[in-house]
Amino acid sequence: MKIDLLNKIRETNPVVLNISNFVTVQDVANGINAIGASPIMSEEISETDEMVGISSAVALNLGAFTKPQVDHILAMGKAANTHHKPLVLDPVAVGAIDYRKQVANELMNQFQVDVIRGNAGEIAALANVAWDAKGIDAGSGDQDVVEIAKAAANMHHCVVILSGATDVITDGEHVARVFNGSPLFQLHVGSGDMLSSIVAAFCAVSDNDYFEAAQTACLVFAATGQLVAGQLQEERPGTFSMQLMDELHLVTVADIEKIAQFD
Ligand SMILES: Nc1ncnc2c1ncn2[C@@H]1O[C@H](COP(=O)(O)OP(=O)(O)O)[C@@H](O)[C@H]1O
Ligand SMILES: Cc1ncsc1CCOP(=O)(O)O
Ligand SMILES: [Mg+2]
Repeated sequence: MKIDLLNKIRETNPVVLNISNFVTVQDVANGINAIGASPIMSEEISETDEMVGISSAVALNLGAFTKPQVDHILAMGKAANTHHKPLVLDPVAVGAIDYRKQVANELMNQFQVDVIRGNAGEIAALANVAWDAKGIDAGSGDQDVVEIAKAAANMHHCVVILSGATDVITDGEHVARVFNGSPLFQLHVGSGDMLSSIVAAFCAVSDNDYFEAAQTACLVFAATGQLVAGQLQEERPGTFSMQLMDELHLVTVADIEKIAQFD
């Protein structure tokens, strides 16, 4: 695990381009900014090529898209491939809404993503594994999450992050797990979206090792939330989200190393 990729983000301040959703866009922009990268969002298809050209990584979030936005997302994904920029996909709620799963699969047939980051319900859907997903949340299921993540990675030929109490990261063959985190993440809508775009920031400085970038991003994000939760006397979702933003800015490689739990 190369935790010092965090320092590389802060030294190089890479531009991370996002198709975000209207629910969590501000959290995503500030999360990227706090960790030391530079966010930019886009809603106009005409600027796609130029936008991708100036960016070091692209994150596509399927949180709340309209038909015209699907065209934009498609153009972004294709441009990321053409410009050889790392591409991250967050397939929000594809486990709960068939239409979304159909769109996600159609998109992935037309461009190659480098990393998919979703919860168990979302990754199970993309691996065609039966799972009881619940809206934007993971829901429940009894299949092995490592096997689900590996199946999704092999089907889509990319790194997959299946996040949750334990984050599973796999390229279809190698598997890493991150055990850090806090249940408070689940009380803040946008935790997953922030993670996906922070994964893109790590990809931007990873010299194309997206498995390592994904692993490190999961550790840094989950451990930072754990540090914040440890300072709270009771469950305070609002305080958690505010202090998470502060801590993403302040946290050091040494802080993370002290509490890191992964294999
Ligand atoms: N029960 C939990 N315990 C510890 N960490 C968690 C828990 N649930 C989610 N996380 C963390 O929350 C972050 C967002 O992941 P997740 O909740 O799976 O995404 P989403 O919001 O898309 O469902 C990740 O860093 C993950 O490790
Ligand atoms: C509530 C909601 N509805 C559509 S997108 C969205 C936000 C999802 O955010 P996250 O998956 O990070 O919790
Ligand atoms: Mg999500």
